[in-house]
Formats: sequence, C-alpha cells, structure tokens
Amino acid sequence: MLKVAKLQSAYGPSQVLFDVALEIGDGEVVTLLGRNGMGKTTTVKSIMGLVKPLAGELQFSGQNVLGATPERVARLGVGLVPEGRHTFPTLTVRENLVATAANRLGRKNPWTLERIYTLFPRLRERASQSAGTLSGGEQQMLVVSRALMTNPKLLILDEATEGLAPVIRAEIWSCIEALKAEGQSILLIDKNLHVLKRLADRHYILEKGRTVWSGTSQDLTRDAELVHGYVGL
Ligand SMILES: Nc1ncnc2c1ncn2[C@@H]1O[C@H](COP(=O)(O)OP(=O)(O)OP(=O)(O)O)[C@@H](O)[C@H]1O
Repeated sequence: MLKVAKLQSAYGPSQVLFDVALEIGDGEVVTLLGRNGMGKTTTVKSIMGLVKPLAGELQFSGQNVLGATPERVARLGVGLVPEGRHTFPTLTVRENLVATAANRLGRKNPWTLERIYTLFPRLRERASQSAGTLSGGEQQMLVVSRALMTNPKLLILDEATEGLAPVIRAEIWSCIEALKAEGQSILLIDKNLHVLKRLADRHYILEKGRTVWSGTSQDLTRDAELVHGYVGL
C-alpha cells in the first residue's frame, strides 16, 4: 500500500531526512519510532506532500506520489491525524465530522456519523457542542474521527495520545484496536512502546533521518537493548 525508500527531505538548507525506508501492507499496523527530532514527523509530512522531498521513492496504492500535492495524497486515501489537536473550534462536533466526509463511493463499509458515534459515544453526547469547548481527550477523539470520515486507505496518527489522561489514552488505543480488527492500515507514531508492541505488526526506528532498524514486535522484544539505545524508552 505504501512504499518509502531512500527518502531525503529538508527544511530550506537543513537536510533532516537522509535515508528513510518503510513499507506498509494492506491491513498492517506499523510504527515509526525514534527519539525527539529524529525525523518522524518530517517523514509523515513528506508522505503527505506537506514537505517536498529532495529525492527518494514514494509510492502509495501503486502510484508514484513523490512530490505530489497534499490534496492528491489525501484524495488517493491517506488520512492524517497530525501532532497537536486541531479541530475547527467554532464548529460543532457534528459539523467538524461532516466537514471532512469524503471518498464514500465504492467503499464497502464507509464511515458515517452513526458509526463514529458508536466508536466514540462521547462524541454523540457532545454532537451539538462547539469543538473548542471539548476536553483534550474529546478533541482528540474528534480529530481521529474526522480523519476516519475521509475513509482513508491508510490512517496516519502522529503522537495521537500525547498529553492525554491514561483513561482517554486507553480509549484511543481500543479504537485503534477496533480499526485494526476491521483491516484498516495504520501508521503510528507514539512513545508508548509497550502498547505499540501489542498493537502493531511491524516497527521502524529512525535515527537522525535514517531508518536504522526494522522488525516485528517479537524482534523488538528480542533486540530490547538495541531498541532502548535508539528510542530511549
Ligand atoms: N519547520 C521546520 N523548519 C526547520 N527545521 C525543522 C522544522 N520542523 C522540524 N525541524 C527539524 O527537523 C528535525 C526532525 O524533526 P521532526 O519533527 O521530524 O522529528 P520527530 O522525530 O518527529 O520528533 P518529535 O517527536 O520531536 O516531533 C529536527 O531537528 C527539527 O528541529
């Protein structure tokens, strides 16, 4: 579904990605690990077309998307939950959700308001409240739901549980588990290694803009010391 190889990206004169490689197959849950500043978010931005890569290979759904616009990448079916909780604060929860509804045609089981409210009953309760008045956890549920309403083939979550209370974090994890069970392909960036080990199929570690390790959750446990050195967790 997604293939990234030898990816290089820069912000102006400062190169941040030198050799990033990762692949995500249909229905796979894959993580991108690494300490702060190693290039995880820049990799995501490069995939989305928000940062224009200098070189490399970027394929999504069999199409070359190296240098594609964010609109094209989104239309092809990549849904992003970016770092930080960005809702439309003056719109209601319901309006936030319908604002991104897309890509319904031809989908087996497209996301609808009803399905979202079943996944996150809290959002049903808050449906007519403006998003800006929600708690941090509720806002994050809304942001994840908004991405789902685009019916993405690949859902990317960049630090989706950061700064959330443990109980809310657990809700987001169980949502991700439910999505996985449905066969949703997901790329996860998060610091909760113990949960990621359980949830994800495979992992990639970035160090200074390079993919330096990849493997299954079993490999991650086997290479615990090495992984600890890279990830610091
Ligand atoms: N807009 C920008 N302009 C210039 N440099 C940037 C910009 N955004 C990030 N960087 C730099 O690029 C490098 C990689 O940052 P990136 O955000 O991709 O890392 P990360 O692994 O996602 O870390 P974090 O967990 O802190 O988000 C860092 O050195 C960072 O300072």
